[in-house]
Amino acid sequence: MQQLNLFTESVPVLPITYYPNFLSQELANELYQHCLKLEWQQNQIRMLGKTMPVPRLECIYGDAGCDYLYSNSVFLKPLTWTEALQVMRDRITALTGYKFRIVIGNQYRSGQDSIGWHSDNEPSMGSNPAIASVSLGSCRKFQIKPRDGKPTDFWLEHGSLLIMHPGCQSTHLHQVPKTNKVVSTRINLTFRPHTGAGR
Ligand SMILES: O=C(O)CCC(=O)C(=O)O
Ligand SMILES: [Fe+2]
Repeated sequence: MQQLNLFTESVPVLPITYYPNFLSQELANELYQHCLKLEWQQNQIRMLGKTMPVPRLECIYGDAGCDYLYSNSVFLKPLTWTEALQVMRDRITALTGYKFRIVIGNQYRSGQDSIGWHSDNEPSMGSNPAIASVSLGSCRKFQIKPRDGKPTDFWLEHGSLLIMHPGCQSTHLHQVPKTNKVVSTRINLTFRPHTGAGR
């Protein structure tokens, strides 16, 4: 008898979960205002023998000793958790079961601020980290693709949560590309694990 196989050509599942309404609009607005007052700085990155400013502002909060080095050139030393960031961390852990020791903030001041294709595989996070990403403010396009595949686009909304599950960083790359559309500030918080063993 002829069989219709529904599975062979099905779309591969991405190793992420998206919660568009993780925070109420009221809570998202409050957290956005809190985050605007965090200690933002524009770091310098060394790439292909050149030093250039990172195309966004960054901040880091977390447990003492959980220093973070990425791209072999940007060194981030965590400030003590604020209460609001700690509450958020605990809420995400209650929802997902994943534990976090640091949060890195990105502030995209305009459409010209961005983060290029990368995976977050710094050894200080241990192997196969789960990363939780909260978006606040303007909506920006987030793209994710298998290392040798085509990108899928998501629009990360104010108050949303995106979880990148363990394994995602080894199989997939992601980015927030520049855009010529007029967009105002977006803040993104990525909650991450840390082995606590220096960088
Ligand atoms: O802004 C975002 O949504 C992604 C940020 C990100 O990929 C990172 O900080 O590693
Ligand atoms: Fe990332």
